[in-house]
Amino acid sequence: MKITNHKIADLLSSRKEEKRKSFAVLLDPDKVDLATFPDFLEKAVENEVDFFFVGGSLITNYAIDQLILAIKKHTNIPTILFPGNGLHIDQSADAILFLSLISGRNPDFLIGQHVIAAPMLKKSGLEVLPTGYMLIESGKLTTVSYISNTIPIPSDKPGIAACTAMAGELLGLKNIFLDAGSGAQYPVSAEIIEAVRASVDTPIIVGGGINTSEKALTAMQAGADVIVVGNGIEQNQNLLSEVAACIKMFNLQMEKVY
Ligand SMILES: CC(C)=CCC/C(C)=C/CC/C(C)=C/CC/C(C)=C/COP(=O)(O)OP(=O)(O)O
Ligand SMILES: O=P(O)(O)OC[C@@H](O)CO
Ligand SMILES: [Mg+2]
Repeated sequence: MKITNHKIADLLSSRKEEKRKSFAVLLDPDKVDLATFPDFLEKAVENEVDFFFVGGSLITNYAIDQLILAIKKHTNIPTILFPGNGLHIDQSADAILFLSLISGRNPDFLIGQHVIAAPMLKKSGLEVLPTGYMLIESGKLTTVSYISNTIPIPSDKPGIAACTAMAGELLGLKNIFLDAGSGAQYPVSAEIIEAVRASVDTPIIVGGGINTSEKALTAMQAGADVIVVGNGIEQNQNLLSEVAACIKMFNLQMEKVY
């Protein structure tokens, strides 16, 4: 059995303590064009992207390994699997978000996939990041809600979100991921993020529908530790540098305050 390290977990918790925010770019293996990918990676390095999240609810083009190979060739940015199911595990990544979909009541996404994946993960050497994954209602039916067959938490019920996150933390989950779902009509609200921030001590990852730097700023001010952007950058590559600049500015201001 391979011994795994805690490099990324330690990074996430120390940054949370220091109130330093991180930027994660979601790469959908079905949408990345490997021919132009090196240019994109160069831009990610220039803009000091902290993490790549690699995954999707449904992946049809099984090229995760090629994607990770290209990332490793051109950058040192840690690559974290963001799997939709156990078929999306690739040992060449640095870590995996071991998501339990705690906002839903589908046993397969709460524990079923995990039982199947566990022996492979133990052998893989991947750093495992136990994460409570919470879907928040976002104005439209998202792929992840449909595929996982779970209903999201109502967006006007911060109390439900807070209790769900507390339960996840008490169960031993080390991160909470608040996701409005990819391409969400509106992102997770400040009210929901604040309620969760006030209820748990874990790092909070926030994604879904963050397609402007203002939305990233709102999430950070509410207590998000990691900002995830996928669709917004697929549609407009300039968003990468805009969000990166916004996060950098936020972190610089924090340094002055503390
Ligand atoms: C235990 C293992 C290895 C897997 C289970 C993992 C769980 C519980 C996943 C939760 C549900 C799920 C399907 C998450 C996938 C989230 C994800 C990577 C979303 C990215 O966006 P898409 O939902 O693919 O949206 P698009 O339609 O825009 O591509
Ligand atoms: O694609 P977007 O809407 O940025 O969402 C990112 C991610 O949090 C989805 O699971
Ligand atoms: Mg996808």
